Amino acid sequence: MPGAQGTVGSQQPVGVTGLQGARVVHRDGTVALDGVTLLAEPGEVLVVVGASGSGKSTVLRAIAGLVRLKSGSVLIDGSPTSASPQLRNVAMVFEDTQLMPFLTVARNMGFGLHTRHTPEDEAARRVTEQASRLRVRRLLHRLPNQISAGQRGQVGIGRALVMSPRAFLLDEPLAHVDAHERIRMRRVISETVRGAGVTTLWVTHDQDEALAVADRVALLREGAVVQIDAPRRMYDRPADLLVADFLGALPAGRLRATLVESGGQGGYRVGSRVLPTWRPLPPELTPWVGRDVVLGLRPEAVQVRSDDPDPHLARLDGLARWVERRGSDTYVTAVYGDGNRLVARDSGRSGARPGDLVPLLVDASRAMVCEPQSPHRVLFAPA
Ligand SMILES: Nc1ncnc2c1ncn2[C@@H]1O[C@H](COP(=O)(O)OP(=O)(O)OP(=O)(O)O)[C@@H](O)[C@H]1O
Repeated sequence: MPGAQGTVGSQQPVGVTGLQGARVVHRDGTVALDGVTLLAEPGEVLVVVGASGSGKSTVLRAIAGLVRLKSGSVLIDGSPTSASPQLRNVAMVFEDTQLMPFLTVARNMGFGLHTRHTPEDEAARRVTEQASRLRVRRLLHRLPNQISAGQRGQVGIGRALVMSPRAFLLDEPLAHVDAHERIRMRRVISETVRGAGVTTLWVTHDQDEALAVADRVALLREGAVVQIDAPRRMYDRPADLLVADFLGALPAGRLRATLVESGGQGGYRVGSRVLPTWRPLPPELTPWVGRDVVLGLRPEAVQVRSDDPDPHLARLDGLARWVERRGSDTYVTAVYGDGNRLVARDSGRSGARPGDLVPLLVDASRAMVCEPQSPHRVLFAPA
């Protein structure tokens, strides 16, 4: 993780890059950003996630100067700027990369360097080097209409990565790359931006990508920042269940429950059953005793009953709705009445099929305890 603001070896002042209190309102009155403060530390990779329409692209476009702020400010390297986009010295990759159709791939990749009067041999060296890393070197002599859409995306990424900008702004850079190639490409991008020490804001829909490349993740919802945290912390301590759903392999299960306490230990009453936690209630939950909560249970806290069940786990039989196999794991989603549902992770042995009554074992000590109303703010998440 990069350090605080300061100076780098070249003695140039460095600082945060992003938006401060930014409000963006479109002509038709749509509020795309509503007081967003999103600042990446020098050299940090800050990944921006959120549902469609939450304002992710608008954040990048505002930093690049392509969208006007109604209020608030853009900071690049710690300095507020309202300069025109060409003068901001940021390199942007759009989801829908446009290349110049009459220039070869090599000329497209080197275009930014050319406009900055980088010496020809230096530009050619950087283009060839980056093309090799992205594995598009054999395409350098072709025209954009002679390569595939995915390859055009790779060239667009290369065009940005050859620059030495003050910030990289990557908007779904891997949207058109197939799943296999995406993992390799995200490593190349991550290594390049980190190697250059350049602050990067990276928008993605892909939670794996976010967790893999981010120093910190920012989650947007309806034009506002819900949470900014290191990936692990955001996964372990989500602000609410919608954040948890976003970062999980599958949405977390939800059980409506009443918080109870007996003999100094906490538990959750679900229907006529009490799921014991086998531990005292944490102080933050004591005001909630006797009140309704929603339990958020990630698949790792729920198992399909095996031959040798753990006696500390509570059994809840439910109707399997979906059974999905992913690698060595099988995920079984079971539904109960009252909108309750559980998702169990099973290490490949489950023969459960949709429609079966499945015995699920719940580790209540791993439940995230949340407010009863959506978005189910998390009151307590076990360590
Ligand atoms: N030109 C426009 N006029 C009016 N509203 C717009 C315009 N462009 C975007 N919006 C709205 O602004 C909001 C934010 O859009 P934005 O493109 O930033 O979302 P996003 O999170 O990047 O979505 P996606 O993941 O689908 O790309 C959305 O409600 C969108 O409908």
